[in-house]
Amino acid sequence: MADKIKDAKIIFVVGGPGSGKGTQCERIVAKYGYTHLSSGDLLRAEVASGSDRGKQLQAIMQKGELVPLDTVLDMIKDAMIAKADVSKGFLIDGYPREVKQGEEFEKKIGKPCLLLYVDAKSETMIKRLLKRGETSGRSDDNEETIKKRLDLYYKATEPVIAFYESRGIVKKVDSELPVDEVFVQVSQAIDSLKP
Ligand SMILES: Nc1nc2c(ncn2[C@@H]2O[C@H](COP(=O)(O)OP(=O)(O)OP(=O)(O)O)[C@@H](O)[C@H]2O)c(=O)[nH]1
Ligand SMILES: O=c1ccn([C@@H]2O[C@H](COP(=O)(O)OP(=O)(O)O)[C@@H](O)[C@H]2O)c(=O)[nH]1
Ligand SMILES: [Mg+2]
Repeated sequence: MADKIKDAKIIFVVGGPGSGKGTQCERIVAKYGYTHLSSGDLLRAEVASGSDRGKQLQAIMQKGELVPLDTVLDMIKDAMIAKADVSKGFLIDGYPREVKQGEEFEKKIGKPCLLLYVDAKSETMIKRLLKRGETSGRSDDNEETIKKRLDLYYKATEPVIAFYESRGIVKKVDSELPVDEVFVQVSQAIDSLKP
């Protein structure tokens, strides 16, 4: 499996809750045909299945905490294997959440060629999530859990960006702008990748 995935591009998409990761990933899929894997969506699919594991995950996510590292990594890995034959690139959205997750990913799967850092102010993220919460049905899109997700983002996930900065693969996009303008920056970052 490592062989099959070796030639595909791996892009980490990192940013705070509600920064617009999923929105930009949708655009990337439409333009570049990459495979979009959102760690949060994979977890929510497990919850929706109603399995025992799903029930445990639901409790953790409802509190805005992180599920155990191996659980998420196994899900991502399985999803990547399933697409390995057809995919030219993988967007790993909402992962790594902490430096250790990135290190484990590289050990088990491969190295990212780009970390797309989707940056927005915390007030902006809160506003977007509360708005999304009106219709999303996501049990974590409420004021209390949003605050916890933000705290954890600044504490655990921002260090991930610094870690990959030192490797020179971080491209930051300004997600305060309208979606189309953010996507111009995203496209530049992807176009600058070596084939
Ligand atoms: N104005 C504006 N709104 C945006 C932009 N990007 C996303 N949104 C809105 O903000 C909300 C959150 O966007 P998502 O793409 O779901 O954010 P995310 O980073 O995937 O969030 P999580 O799944 O919570 O990690 C959505 O309701 C989007 O419509 C943007 O560039 N500008
Ligand atoms: O690698 C991951 C990704 C997600 N989550 C959990 O899933 C929730 C939703 O994640 P998502 O990326 O969808 O949304 P975000 O919290 O970034 O707004 C998080 O709060 C965590 O509880 C996790 O534990 N590990
Ligand atoms: Mg998302």
